[in-house]
Amino acid sequence: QFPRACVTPEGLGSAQCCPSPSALESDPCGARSGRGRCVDVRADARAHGPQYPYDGRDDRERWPRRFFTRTCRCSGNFGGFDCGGCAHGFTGDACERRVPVVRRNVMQLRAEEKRAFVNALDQAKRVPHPHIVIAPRRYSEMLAPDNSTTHFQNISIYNLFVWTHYYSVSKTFLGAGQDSFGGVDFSHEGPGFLTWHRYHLLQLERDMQDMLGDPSFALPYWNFAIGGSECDICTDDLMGARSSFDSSSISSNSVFSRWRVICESVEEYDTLGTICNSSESSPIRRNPAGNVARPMVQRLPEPQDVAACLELTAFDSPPFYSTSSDSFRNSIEGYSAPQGNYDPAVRSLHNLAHLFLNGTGGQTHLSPNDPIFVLLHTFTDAVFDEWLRRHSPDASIYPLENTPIGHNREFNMVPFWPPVTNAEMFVTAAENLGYSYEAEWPARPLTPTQIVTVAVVTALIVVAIIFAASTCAVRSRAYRTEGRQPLLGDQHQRYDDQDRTQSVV
Ligand SMILES: O=C(O)c1cc2cc(O)c(O)cc2[nH]1
Ligand SMILES: [Cu+2]
Repeated sequence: QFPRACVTPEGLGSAQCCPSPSALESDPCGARSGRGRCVDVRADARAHGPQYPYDGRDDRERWPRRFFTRTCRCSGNFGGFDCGGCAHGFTGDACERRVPVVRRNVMQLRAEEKRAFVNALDQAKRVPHPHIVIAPRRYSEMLAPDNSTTHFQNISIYNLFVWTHYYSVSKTFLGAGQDSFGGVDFSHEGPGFLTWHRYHLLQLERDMQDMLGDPSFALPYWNFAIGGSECDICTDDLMGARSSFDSSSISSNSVFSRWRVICESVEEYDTLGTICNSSESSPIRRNPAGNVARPMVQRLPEPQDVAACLELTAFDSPPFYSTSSDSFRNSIEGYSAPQGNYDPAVRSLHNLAHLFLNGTGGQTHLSPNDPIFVLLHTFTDAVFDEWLRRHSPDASIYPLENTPIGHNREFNMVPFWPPVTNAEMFVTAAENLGYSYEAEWPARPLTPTQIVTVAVVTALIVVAIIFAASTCAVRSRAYRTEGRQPLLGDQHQRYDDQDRTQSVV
């Protein structure tokens, strides 16, 4: 995905993407007005993990230098591919104003807010992206033979969101007649899973803010950690109810029943070496809790699963992969248990929520075609943000090298533009990215020390009660044999006692 202004034969030939914010004059990156500068693109060259054994076979290696080696770096609060816009969380001509973008629980939106959100998604599905185009061909086939045109296509705002996720998980084409290599994933099964999906959502939210002309527009989230087998957001006023005629389709009362998916022809891409394009094909398939062949994925994650993964102290752990144990990232992604232990049979939290949808949303190359993907990932990002707030990790906690290709700290996340690294997303959202979550979190499980303390205090209270009760019992028994305390209402009795007591005193 690149700006339309950059994918001309000259642009690709020069490998420079430094457009001018104003169409009226040549002012690359708005340098004259101090908005930015055209600089060399720095690409991570550190070692990556053993999962990807090739070198120079995939356009995504050292992203984005296969395509462009110079691009805009914006200063201050300016942003965008030509620095003509603002960084996330800022607005105004000089990007001087902060905008409160608050992501809320979708179930707590008022009816008109739900309707507005559904309509905004449907508009984004139809409106072409104003600046970005996609390449349905690999670099080597991008220029037409006469070098006069290039194979790029317009794409809608929402379908771009689908395409970027597909491009990040697509296989490495090794040539006609050879199987494409599938052991590569630039957005899953590694520490970049959370940072990649965070930017993926940020780009969609920004594109929809621009489309609506509302810089405060926020994506809501779906708390999918509710247990049970009911998809509470699968209603016609939200993401669409189940069709009463076909349990794997969306009700025709929902606009999403009229959506058509992209990136479905994976066999063609893998055999011909082409790339998903913007043509749409079949309806969304969704059958929540309907996968009877996999009982494990017929129930949603539980609230305590979120509480448990938030207690894991290590962000990630070697081999920084889907086999890692005691890794917050591998637990929230869902390849290891919420408590941290890796088990190949486990699917928890984010992965379980995907698989629970049992259709388009559960297939990695297609999943964002189901708009539930947006809400599933804003909640996943909310848990990520809560972990960052509780554990306040230093930037160095994110692995610098030897992670699966695309997941190193300084790797520019594939295929986002302008280039953005995993490190830039490894920060708390409110203070650094201009958005926050309105969320409550399950009570934190007690630490062992706290459990011991509570036990000791409880024991002391019990002992004190027993001691008090026994003292009282002894006293009242002693009285019953020697002295008698007046029972309430027993006046005659009292005079006797008083005489006696006085005489004793
Ligand atoms: O099988 C899984 O664990 C699985 C499916 C799936 C789909 C998807 O879009 C993801 O982002 C992850 C994922 N994991
Ligand atoms: Cu996902």
